[in-house]
Amino acid sequence: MCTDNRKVVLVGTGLVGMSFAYALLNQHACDELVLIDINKQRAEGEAMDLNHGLAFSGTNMKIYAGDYKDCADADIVAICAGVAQKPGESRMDLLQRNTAVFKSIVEPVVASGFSGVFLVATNPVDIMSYVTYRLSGFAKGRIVGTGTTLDTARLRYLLGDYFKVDPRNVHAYVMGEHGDSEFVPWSQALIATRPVMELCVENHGPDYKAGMLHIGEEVRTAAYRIIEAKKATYYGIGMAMVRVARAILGGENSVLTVSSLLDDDYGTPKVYAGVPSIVSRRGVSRIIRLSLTPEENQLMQDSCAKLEQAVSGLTF
Ligand SMILES: NC(=O)C1=CN([C@@H]2O[C@H](COP(=O)(O)OP(=O)(O)OC[C@H]3O[C@@H](n4cnc5c(N)ncnc54)[C@H](O)[C@@H]3O)[C@@H](O)[C@H]2O)C=CC1
Ligand SMILES: CC(=O)C(=O)O
Repeated sequence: MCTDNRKVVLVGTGLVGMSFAYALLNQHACDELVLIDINKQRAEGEAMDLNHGLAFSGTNMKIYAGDYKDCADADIVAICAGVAQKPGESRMDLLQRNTAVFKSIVEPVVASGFSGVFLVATNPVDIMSYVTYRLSGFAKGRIVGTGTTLDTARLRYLLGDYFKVDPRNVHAYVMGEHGDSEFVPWSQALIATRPVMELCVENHGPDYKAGMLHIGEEVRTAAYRIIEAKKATYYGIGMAMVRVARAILGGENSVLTVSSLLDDDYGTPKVYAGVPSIVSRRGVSRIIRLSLTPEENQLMQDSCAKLEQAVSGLTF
């Protein structure tokens, strides 16, 4: 796919889906956008609303409510459909409900003849990426979960604020499950080309670790605090999704911590998890294996073991 007409189909026009759609429009990131929702009237209303903003956008993007037949010539089918966490719920609590939702979506998308890339955001996103892989029968790289892209953005924002550095010059990742067992491999975190831990020792002496551990915890618990405060999170993930979509549509070979199927890459079970991956036209072309310390490697193993346990309980 990826003809001159960059076409995205969005399934699930709720808060996350429409934040993605709105960011796509404002960044002129595609030429055609199709909206699908189990609530067709909602998708139609959202298409009308976005179309009324076109005159201010400087683009003539084609936006309409459609159905699964429209996936046939799409470059990306983005899935944001399903239920979201309520205050106090973990992402894993959504697993059974969202697996049923995915059966009703992935099958008709595949039946349409879709030959592009699935971009999955629904939680628990690593498991839902695996569910999409199994239901679609597609090659592993053609399913790209948003993984820890949002967590990585949160981390870079907080580190940028802490060190008073533009977050774009912070090279640090969150890895593993997009959820409670995610972790920051601090040994790999850099500002420009200086290790973050070296800078911490310079600035704070023996207490150097405390600030970083606090930031890691802030990242890990950010979603809970936002959901407590405003019921849902959606702008950040909408923009993270556009970043991934641009990498796919533009054939960028960008390194992003999307959820990719691990296959002996870190000696973990075969699960989808957030790892630095090269994202391009056909989805994930390669995983970049980082040199983790033994402690970080253990955190990776633990996170993936948790994902494997959840996957092993699924019936297809
Ligand atoms: N990956 C990430 O970093 C993040 C993921 N999320 C996840 O995104 C998902 C969506 O969240 P929200 O947009 O806030 O929920 P929402 O409730 O606002 O929207 C969900 C939409 O899915 C639709 N839907 C439900 N079943 C469907 C089906 N079978 N076919 C088509 N459409 C269907 C609903 O009608 C609704 O419009 C949740 O699972 C949430 O946890 C949220 C934030 C960040
Ligand atoms: C809800 C969610 O997954 C997040 O904001 O990270």
